[in-house]
Amino acid sequence: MIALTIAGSDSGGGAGIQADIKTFQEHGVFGTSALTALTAQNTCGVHDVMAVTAQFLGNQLRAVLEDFSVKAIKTGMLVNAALMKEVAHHVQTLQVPLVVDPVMIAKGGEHLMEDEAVETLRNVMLPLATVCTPNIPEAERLTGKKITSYADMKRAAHQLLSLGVQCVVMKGGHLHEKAATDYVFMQSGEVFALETPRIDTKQTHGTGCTFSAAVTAQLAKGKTVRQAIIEAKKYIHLAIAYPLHIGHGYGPTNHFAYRQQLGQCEVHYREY
Ligand SMILES: Nc1ncnc2c1ncn2[C@@H]1O[C@H](COP(=O)(O)OP(=O)(O)OP(=O)(O)O)[C@@H](O)[C@H]1O
Ligand SMILES: Cc1ncc(COP(=O)(O)O)c(N)n1
Repeated sequence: MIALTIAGSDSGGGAGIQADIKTFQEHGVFGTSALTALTAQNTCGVHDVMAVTAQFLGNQLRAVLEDFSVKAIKTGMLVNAALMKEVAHHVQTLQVPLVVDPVMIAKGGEHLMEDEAVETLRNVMLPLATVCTPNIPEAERLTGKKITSYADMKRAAHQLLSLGVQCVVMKGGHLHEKAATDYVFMQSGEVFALETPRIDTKQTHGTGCTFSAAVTAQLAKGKTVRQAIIEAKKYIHLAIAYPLHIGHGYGPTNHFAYRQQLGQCEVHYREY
């Protein structure tokens, strides 16, 4: 099984390409990558960003796609509209699931996507997505509306589904509720929630990248979208629950915890 991540490099290893490839590996999936940008980054923040050219991104995508039988693709930090259009050009004719994690701003507040690229993300990337995994601020930016309740979340999800996304996972990491609940809205009209206890921790650098990479790995293994999201929720919960305690800021999650069976994870499943 082979998966491809199209994202930025995190020199600190907790997010971006590094988180994605570690996550693929932990699921027994071979990881390939096309880099959109290099970041000089650690658990304390993003110090510098250098984007690649669209041409160079295209060359990486061609190199990977003409040689490997890629079974699922994910996108993370896409930086700007030109890189998004290049990605769309290469993936739009492929018959493989595409997970779009609409990365915009790092935990430390640094911008990982140009503001004006949001329209291209919405109108060019989202129509190609099998699964889109916005956190609340990203969903607000994509829809232009504030989200403070389940009703707001549902309205936003339907707005994204109307663009052609097959499945929207609204991640509740940023809602200050007692539980960490993600709400999943499918094109078919099915809605379900996945809930795990919220862990009180600062070790959350790269949670979004890690979760969406786990969904991608499961899809590469042939799982359904629903199964992939449920398994990914277990993976991210264990990665947050058994932190490595490295770095001086927002530490990375523990990508080994799931395979090493460091603990159990009950995901509470609720149909709507
Ligand atoms: N403290 C926590 N305890 C348990 N689960 C959490 C916690 N924080 C986030 N999660 C889960 O981790 C996954 C990623 O969610 P989150 O909202 O943090 O993504 P994100 O904001 O996109 O991450 P990032 O900031 O890395 O881009 C979701 O399944 C979410 O419910
Ligand atoms: C290269 C790259 N991609 C994505 C993130 C988002 O992760 P976080 O919000 O946890 O900082 C990041 N920091 N760096």
